[in-house]
Amino acid sequence: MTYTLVLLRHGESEWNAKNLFTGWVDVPLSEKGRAEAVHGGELLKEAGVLPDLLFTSLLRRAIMTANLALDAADRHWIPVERSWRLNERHYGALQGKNKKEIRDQYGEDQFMQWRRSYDVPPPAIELGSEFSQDADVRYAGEPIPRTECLKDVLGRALPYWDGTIVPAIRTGRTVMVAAHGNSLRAIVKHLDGISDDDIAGLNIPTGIPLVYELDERTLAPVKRGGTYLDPDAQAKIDAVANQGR
Ligand SMILES: O=C(O)[C@@H](CO)OP(=O)(O)O
Repeated sequence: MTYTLVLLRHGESEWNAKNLFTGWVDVPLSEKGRAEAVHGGELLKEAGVLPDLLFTSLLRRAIMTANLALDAADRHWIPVERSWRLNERHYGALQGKNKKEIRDQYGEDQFMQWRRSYDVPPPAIELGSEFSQDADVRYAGEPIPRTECLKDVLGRALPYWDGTIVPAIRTGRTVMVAAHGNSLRAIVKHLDGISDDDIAGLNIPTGIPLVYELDERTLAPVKRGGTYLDPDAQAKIDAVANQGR
């Protein structure tokens, strides 16, 4: 027997469309992003992959994507749990900055190191600045970061994965996790056993359900990398990889 897990990155956000580093800034979906979310739900329905339980971050782009997708799949009624531990990676002082401008200013190597290296975080955000979340009530009392690299994301997402999501998967229910490019990259790194170097090359497209069948005993993926429910996923993966150009 296997367990079924669905990973869903939010649809395009208004800041994805403007090519801005987003991180923990709580921006809405764009019109295109809302359509992607609905299409993602239709793909789930067509494939007969029907989530029983939902986990999301605390950011509206993931929450709205899940709502729209589940509504399209007639699964709008399933229970949901949310955690900041599934939030996008905190992009530090880069939050709100244009990706192309940062690349032009600092050069390709520094840009890619900040964007995709495993363990080099961008400079920390200044507390109280426009795109800082230090005064946001939803994080009150939580040990929230001022910047994060992917290693930091794994460090805060893994306790939630192991302590909350894995026990839910083990009940045999189909679990859906609606989250973000980098929080999902962290989960996929863990699931697929991707090395610290190779994870730089992994990009996750917006709004396309990624379905994993997991071995009942070990929770190892039956197929490494899982299966995207959209045959055009590769073009969207390439578009994420090429942001900032
Ligand atoms: O800006 C961000 O928060 C993320 C996801 O949109 O961007 P990137 O793919 O560059 O890590």
